[in-house]
Amino acid sequence: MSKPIAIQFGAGNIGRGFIGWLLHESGYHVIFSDVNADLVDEINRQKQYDVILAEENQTTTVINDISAINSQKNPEQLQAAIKEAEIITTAVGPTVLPYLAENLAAGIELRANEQPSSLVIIACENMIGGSESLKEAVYPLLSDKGVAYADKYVRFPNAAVDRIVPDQHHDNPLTVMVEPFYEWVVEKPKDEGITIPTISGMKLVDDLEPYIERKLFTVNTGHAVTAYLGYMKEIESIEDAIHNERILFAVRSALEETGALLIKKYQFSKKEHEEYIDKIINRFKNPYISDYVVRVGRSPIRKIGANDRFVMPAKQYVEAFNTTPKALSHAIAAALLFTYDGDHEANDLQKAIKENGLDATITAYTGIEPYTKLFEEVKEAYLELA
Ligand SMILES: NC(=O)c1ccc[n+]([C@@H]2O[C@H](COP(=O)([O-])OP(=O)(O)OC[C@H]3O[C@@H](n4cnc5c(N)ncnc54)[C@H](O)[C@@H]3O)[C@@H](O)[C@H]2O)c1
Ligand SMILES: O=P(O)(O)OC[C@@H](O)[C@@H](O)[C@H](O)[C@H](O)CO
Repeated sequence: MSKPIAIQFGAGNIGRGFIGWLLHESGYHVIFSDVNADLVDEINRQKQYDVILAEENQTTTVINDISAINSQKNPEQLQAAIKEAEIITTAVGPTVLPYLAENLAAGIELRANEQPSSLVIIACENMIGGSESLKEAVYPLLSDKGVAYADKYVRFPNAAVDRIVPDQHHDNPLTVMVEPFYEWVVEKPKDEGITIPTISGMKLVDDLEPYIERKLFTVNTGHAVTAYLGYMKEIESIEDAIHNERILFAVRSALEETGALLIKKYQFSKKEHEEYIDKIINRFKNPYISDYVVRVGRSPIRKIGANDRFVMPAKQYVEAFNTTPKALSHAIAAALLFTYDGDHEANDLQKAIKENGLDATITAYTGIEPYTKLFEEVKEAYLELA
């Protein structure tokens, strides 16, 4: 009997190094869909790749029984695969996510005619409500028949994914080195009708919110503070940056603020949350991983957005404690000072500051209202750091 089909949109670091790996381990034939023609051709040529654990033993797993489709060149082939798939996952980046909607909608229309079986679509991106936002992009493209089908058979459960997979180069371009730690948490659909297929390593929960906020406001907040302060000090790697005492202090201070908020909001145990923070800081120190501040700091406009790792906890902190979070304000200011010209969002942000001024840029990109204490704190921190 042939294997069930899983489609992974994005054959990049997380696509190959984490989600594709777990789907393969769970018995799927994994079809990667990507727009990078070289990557797609290489997957179809080699039909396998190695995942290496970044630890002393460098344990290697071979991921085989895979193929790839170039979604730009062969959309019809992709839509036909969507018709057959049991599970679809994505790891393309939050800003790319809406561009997947057209092929997904066309594939769902094909299923509506011939495939009365359930389909689960999970966005594995660093964002709150990722799968839900993909659903919102797909539904307007569906016919009435497609909507009726999707309501009955298709679910878009939100997810939180955690595994550090840096940008890297190997002799074999498909090889990917990943940290040993991983966590994939998915919210169970509320209705009984559709169950999520069993995927090894995937944890199903009734309410994702505490998990995604704990992950985004700890791993990603801490990571981004390390990256932006490291960049300002001309330090290249995350490992070197986190070994800088001042940066470590700034990271811990920011995580104490997000931690205080999370503990209050979700009644986490203080001791367990402190252990979680320590574990994460140790992950940044992993000597077997070479991760760079410019990768971790990528897309600063996204990262200073109202629903992301700095501003969302900062605003909630103000509400919860009626005082401004100083370390998070510094972090937002450091992100505003990320001048790396290899990142188009960094370029756009610098252009906005130059052309529209600091005040207008803070409000436009963070949504923080002028004349609030948080706004003043961010501005003051920026002027201090600049
Ligand atoms: N790398 C990590 O440590 C890590 C960990 C957890 C979550 N994430 C999240 O996973 C997502 C992907 O990150 P990454 O590090 O793997 O990035 P990446 O750049 O390595 O991979 C993204 C892949 O998506 C492909 N892509 C771009 N547009 C596409 C499209 N329209 N259709 C199909 N594929 C397309 C790119 O060609 C690339 O291969 C992001 O949301 C990121 O926040 C990353
Ligand atoms: O992927 P981003 O750009 O949202 O954030 C950069 C890193 O913090 C991120 O990729 C982490 O490595 C990852 O989230 C760890 O699980």
